[in-house]
Amino acid sequence: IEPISGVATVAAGVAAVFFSSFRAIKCQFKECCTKRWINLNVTELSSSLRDQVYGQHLVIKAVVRHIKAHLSNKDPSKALALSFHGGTGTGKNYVSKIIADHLYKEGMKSGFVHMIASTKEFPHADMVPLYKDKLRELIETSVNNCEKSMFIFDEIDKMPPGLIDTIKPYLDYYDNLSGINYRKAIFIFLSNTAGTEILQQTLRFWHEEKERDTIELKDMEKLVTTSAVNTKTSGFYHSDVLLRHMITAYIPFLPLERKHVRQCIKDYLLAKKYYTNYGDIKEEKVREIAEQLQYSPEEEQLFSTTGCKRVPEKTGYVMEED
Ligand SMILES: Nc1ncnc2c1ncn2[C@@H]1O[C@H](COP(=O)(O)OP(=O)(O)OP(=O)(O)O)[C@@H](O)[C@H]1O
Repeated sequence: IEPISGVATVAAGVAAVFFSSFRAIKCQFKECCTKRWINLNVTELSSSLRDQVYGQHLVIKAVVRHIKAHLSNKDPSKALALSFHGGTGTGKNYVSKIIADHLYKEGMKSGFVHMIASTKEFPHADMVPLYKDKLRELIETSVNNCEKSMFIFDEIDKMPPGLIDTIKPYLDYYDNLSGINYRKAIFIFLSNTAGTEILQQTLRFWHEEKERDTIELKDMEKLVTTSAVNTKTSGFYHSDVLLRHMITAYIPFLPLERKHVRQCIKDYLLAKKYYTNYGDIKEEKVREIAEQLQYSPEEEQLFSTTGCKRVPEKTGYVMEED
């Protein structure tokens, strides 16, 4: 070894050690794509979902299984793509947040978690080419920074047609695209598509006097996929994403019954400190608040038409009266 190149090699080595220790120290305090910041405790995720999400036995089971399978696989064959379907206020956003909170130390605030609200971010159909570039850049930059990135697309059914197809390559079985591996990423699509079909099927079980908990994924899956493809107004309509089976699982959110709404009301009353103990909550108040909501179908009056979504405003209305 010549003296000068020897000195350069040693200097490069010292610099590398310096930068890697600097990075390690920095990552103690600031979010990095490391286990310290991204780490799932499946048992905790499962128990949080069980404790906090009402009336969604299919969701809890499917979500835990898919997330667990995806994360425990060191080399997944494709990105995880979950499609959440159901009526308004049944918990699609809520469950997505619970997943993010358990996987990322920073939860929804993590730099690797992206909530993309279709109607807010892509309002004009004539600007699709620009939106496509924006979306591509967001996904590529995030996954380039961290393979375990998560993208939640709210109201995907309202996305301008064509834009969904931009996401397609990232959901595919490619080893890498331009040197980036997208197969560890998680995509969650939220929509109201198939909400009516899910409600009808749940109602059918009720009429047949079958327990709600006995509804199985297979009782719903066909309804959901058929409706998602056939709803002409939906961004999913005839989209490549669906037809090429890029979605790992379709997850149906059942309509919420009065008893579930009452649980949401109790949670809210405690969260807003109207009561300090669960046992002190007055049932008649809970019932009064629940009665402020509307229920369907017309005849049976079984399911809250807005799920638990309007609980805060109705609770405020009833409780501030006193
Ligand atoms: N199944 C549920 N269990 C417990 N709380 C729920 C449930 N569903 C909804 N909630 C409560 O209602 C709020 C609104 O629900 P959420 O935003 O998840 O509805 P959504 O299904 O995403 O509706 P939309 O289709 O209108 O976007 C949640 O923040 C949560 O507090």
